[in-house]
Amino acid sequence: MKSKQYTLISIEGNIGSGKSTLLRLMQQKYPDLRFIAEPVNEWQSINGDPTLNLLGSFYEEPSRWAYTMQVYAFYSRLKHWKEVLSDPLNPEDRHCILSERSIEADKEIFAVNGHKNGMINKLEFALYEKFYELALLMNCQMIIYLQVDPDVCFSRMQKRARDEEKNTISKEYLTQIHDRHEEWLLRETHQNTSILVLNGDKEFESDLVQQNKMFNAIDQFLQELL
Ligand SMILES: Nc1ncnc2c1ncn2[C@@H]1O[C@H](COP(=O)(O)OP(=O)(O)OP(=O)(O)O)[C@@H](O)[C@H]1O
Repeated sequence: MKSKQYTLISIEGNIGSGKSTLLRLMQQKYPDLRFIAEPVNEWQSINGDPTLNLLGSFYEEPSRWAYTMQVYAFYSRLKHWKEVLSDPLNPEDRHCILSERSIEADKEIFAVNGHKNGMINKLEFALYEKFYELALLMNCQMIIYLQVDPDVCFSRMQKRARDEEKNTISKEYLTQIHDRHEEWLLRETHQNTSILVLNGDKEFESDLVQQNKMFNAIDQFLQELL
């Protein structure tokens, strides 16, 4: 499904690390890139019905819903990506698509974590891997990893207070998700994928000095590779 005319870039990082903020700032700075937001709204209300809240169900009863959550995350992300990839780019636009998280992250972070801590059993994980094999062609060529201390993520997450996460996500869970990111993105072998690690511990939404530092690194990363 990946067409040679596109470079796929994803922004990765823990829950509450600031990915959506970075994506929004990048949208302003690079209007010639195409963007894919994360389909969180769809997970919060299946078919637009807020009583069918899969994200909420997952956090309330993880062992019951972890596998279902992964299957639906896979479906909804693939659907969005397919739509964007099949829509022709303007010739004057950069042939580059930037996404908040990726199918690979769903697997390497959430499916692997759920399996490691027993929320996804061996049979479910084997089934999930079958789906995942179908999407291998959609791996990103470039990844921007927003690396943030889990304690900082925890306080940012509490500030934004998304209903489903308020009393369900512990520091321990954020530390697990952090560890999965480190294992995945800092390991030595990454064939055909370039990774930029950006430290996002300091607030960067309103701090222009911090923002400029980050954008210098991003500019260089994009220029070297696109
Ligand atoms: N594959 C998945 N399986 C389970 N939960 C997921 C998956 N992908 C995302 N989530 C959950 O969806 C919610 C939104 O995810 P995510 O961390 O990507 O965005 P965010 O919290 O808005 O990030 P940021 O604060 O960095 O912008 C979080 O509660 C996250 O744990």
